[in-house]
Amino acid sequence: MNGASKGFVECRNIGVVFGSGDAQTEAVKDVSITVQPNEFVSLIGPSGCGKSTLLSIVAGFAHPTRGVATLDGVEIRKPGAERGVVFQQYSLFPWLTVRKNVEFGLRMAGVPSSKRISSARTLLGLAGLLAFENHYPDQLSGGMKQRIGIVRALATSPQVLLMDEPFGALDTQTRAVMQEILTNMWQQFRISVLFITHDIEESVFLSDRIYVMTSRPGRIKAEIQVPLPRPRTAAMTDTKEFTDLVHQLKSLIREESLAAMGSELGPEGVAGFGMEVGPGGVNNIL
Ligand SMILES: Nc1ncnc2c1ncn2[C@@H]1O[C@H](COP(=O)(O)OP(=O)(O)OP(=O)(O)O)[C@@H](O)[C@H]1O
Repeated sequence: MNGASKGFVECRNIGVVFGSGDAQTEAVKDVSITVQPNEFVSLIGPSGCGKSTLLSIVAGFAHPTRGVATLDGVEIRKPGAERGVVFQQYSLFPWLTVRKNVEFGLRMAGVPSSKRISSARTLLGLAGLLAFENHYPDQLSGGMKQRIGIVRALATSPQVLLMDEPFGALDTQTRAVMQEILTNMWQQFRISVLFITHDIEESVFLSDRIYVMTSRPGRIKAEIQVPLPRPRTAAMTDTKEFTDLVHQLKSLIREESLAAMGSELGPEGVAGFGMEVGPGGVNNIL
């Protein structure tokens, strides 16, 4: 487990351009975001606005064209054990048992076998999966696989957990349970989380703070603090505070999704949607 002051992520003036010439795509433009130690921050925005690109930069899988990403003041240049990553695809090794999957990062780090086994078993116990330690991934449900993905990312005691739509493939009920499990584990491990989701309720339920991105090239459109107390409970999702916040975020995203469609749709394409096509693209007229 980490000291309280570790895990400060900062992206400063990040710009990302893919390709060159006619095939050039400006994916992200001048984005500055932070995740404080132990903070849970979500990134939301219309499809293609550069959320995964930003997360990949913080993970060290990609490099920005402009700007810099740092962890605790040190520039991020490559992946590292202090940053755990969880994707929507479970990305478990099918030929390894559940416990061996969780042990994998520790093995790479040269941790001796007995220590690896005890760490993996402790984590699997916390996630309610100890009884499945000798099963193989394809013997488990989607929710269980994703719990293992989270446990595996936590095994190397990262300071930051980077999650790209981790519950996107799960059904609604499993997703709700996973959100509670994640919140519990996050509180227990006291790490920073950068979380991508398309589900606005999920972002409000989980986050301390939410960045809303514009349509491509992605910029920061709004930064919203979530004032709901911790621990969060399912009952909170019925409160006015929660639903007002969800409503506010939905209209911000809707504006951006419409802007993103502006160059693709004509007046016929938007007929009946409460929209019109003007010189600057699609406008919401509701
Ligand atoms: N390797 C790449 N080469 C060229 N273009 C890319 C590459 N990766 C991403 N892009 C483009 O950059 C833009 C941002 O992509 P990105 O996947 O980061 O968006 P996103 O917000 O995560 O999208 P979604 O919500 O649909 O997952 C998109 O237009 C995408 O097509």
